[in-house]
Amino acid sequence: MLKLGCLIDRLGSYIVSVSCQSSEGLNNVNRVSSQALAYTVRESYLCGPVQRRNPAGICAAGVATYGENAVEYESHAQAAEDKVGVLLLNLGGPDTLHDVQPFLFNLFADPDIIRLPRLFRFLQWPLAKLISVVRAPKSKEGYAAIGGGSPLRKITDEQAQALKTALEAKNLPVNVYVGMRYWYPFTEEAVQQIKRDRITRLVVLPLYPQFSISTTGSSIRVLQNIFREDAYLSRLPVSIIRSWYQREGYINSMADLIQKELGKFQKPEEVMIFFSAHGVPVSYVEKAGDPYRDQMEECIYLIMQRLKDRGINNDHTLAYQSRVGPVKWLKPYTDEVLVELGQKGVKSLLAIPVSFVSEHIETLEEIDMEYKELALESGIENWGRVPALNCTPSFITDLADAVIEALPSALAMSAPKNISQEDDHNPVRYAIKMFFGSILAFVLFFSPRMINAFRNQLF
Ligand SMILES: C=CC1=C(C)c2cc3[nH]c(cc4nc(cc5[nH]c(cc1n2)c(C)c5CCC(=O)O)C(CCC(=O)O)=C4C)c(C)c3C=C
Ligand SMILES: [Fe+2]
Repeated sequence: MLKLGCLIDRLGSYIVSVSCQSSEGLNNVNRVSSQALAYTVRESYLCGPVQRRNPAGICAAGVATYGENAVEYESHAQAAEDKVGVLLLNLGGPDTLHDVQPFLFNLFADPDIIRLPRLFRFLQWPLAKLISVVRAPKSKEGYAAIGGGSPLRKITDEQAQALKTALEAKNLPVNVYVGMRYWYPFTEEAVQQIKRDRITRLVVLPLYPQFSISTTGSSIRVLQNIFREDAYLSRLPVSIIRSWYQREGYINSMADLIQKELGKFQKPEEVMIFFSAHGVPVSYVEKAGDPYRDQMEECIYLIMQRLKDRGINNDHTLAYQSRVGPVKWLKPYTDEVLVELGQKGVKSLLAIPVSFVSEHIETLEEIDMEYKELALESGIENWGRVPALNCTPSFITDLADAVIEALPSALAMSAPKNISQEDDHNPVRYAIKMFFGSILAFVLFFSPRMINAFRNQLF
């Protein structure tokens, strides 16, 4: 039984780690990244100071102008004919409890979330079905506890509207679209609308400050697949903002929120500032080259520096939450650190969700309910939580600036079809795949350990 357990653990790890090493999975993301980079000229976090020095130097249709604190778009004659679109990419979440299992199916069917080696890729959908069915009851409990569905669609729509208004105030009329990866409105629908609206220049803005293969990478891969199949889209000038955690406006907005919440404690200077980021499997970072952990650490450093500039010198910690399944995730784990801090005598703690800019199940349920309870049980007496940025005006203004800065570098995104992704029609290889795949599926499907790993977060 133990051996079977070990075998299953290894298979579980294999699913993620081998596939992370698989050159296709990795190269696909890197190729996406490098193409996106090539097409967008520079990453968004370079858009600040570098472009500021010479915005007109790379400007095809308009210039971003920079005053003391404001960025405004000055349109040229050609830009006046441009119809600018901004596509906000986000994860999406179930609107009702009924949507939870199909939403989870979409999530686990994503090859950037469960990364199977090529040989076993035909198992992606059956596995997604199995895992989503097994996981659904626990997820439903969580969504039920926050009102029966995810608030993500509503908040993202509000952010889209606020961004449109902020851009209009900066002389840039735009259409803003929302494209979700795993639920409505899907990215595909948003792109169809962009086509119908005959947008002539597009800025893609993922609503994740830090880049991860599993989030921004996955959404960009979907976009690339749609764009290269379509004559109009493949010629559309596009600029992709891959990460933006270094932006002054974002860092300032986070520091503002933290400072405000600290002020609510009786002894603010004694509060432990506790950053809790969504985790990813270790293999993403260590084998597939996901920059997520590095970017997260740098982001925390920048926020803490900004707080220090304001005379706030509290202790701080970074931990990772929300792990799922039978593989190793980035450490330290939020739940374990909370217990340790309580045992060490920390009495006041301010939790800060840092990988996502909207309230969602993992802030409203996991942090506000599960982690709060755990912290109080562990000896922490005073608990606070920084709200997500949502539509905070300074944050939305900064997103508008990011769009304006990225716009001049928009270039066509067309790319050759990725032959390695095409179906394998060789009957012998197919038979081999089926044989080994069936054995693997059998072991996975009937393993209580594997099922438990997905049913509960902890195993
Ligand atoms: C930067 C943010 C996120 C990363 C990185 C990320 C990776 C990741 N997530 C899962 C599995 C699940 N995620 C789920 C919900 C969820 N995930 C994020 C963000 C990141 N995920 C958000 C904002 C949400 C909530 C959406 C909402 O409805 O409010 C879920 C479903 C909820 C649950 O059952 O816990 C799962 C499952 C993996 C496997 C992964 C990296 C590989
Ligand atoms: Fe997630």
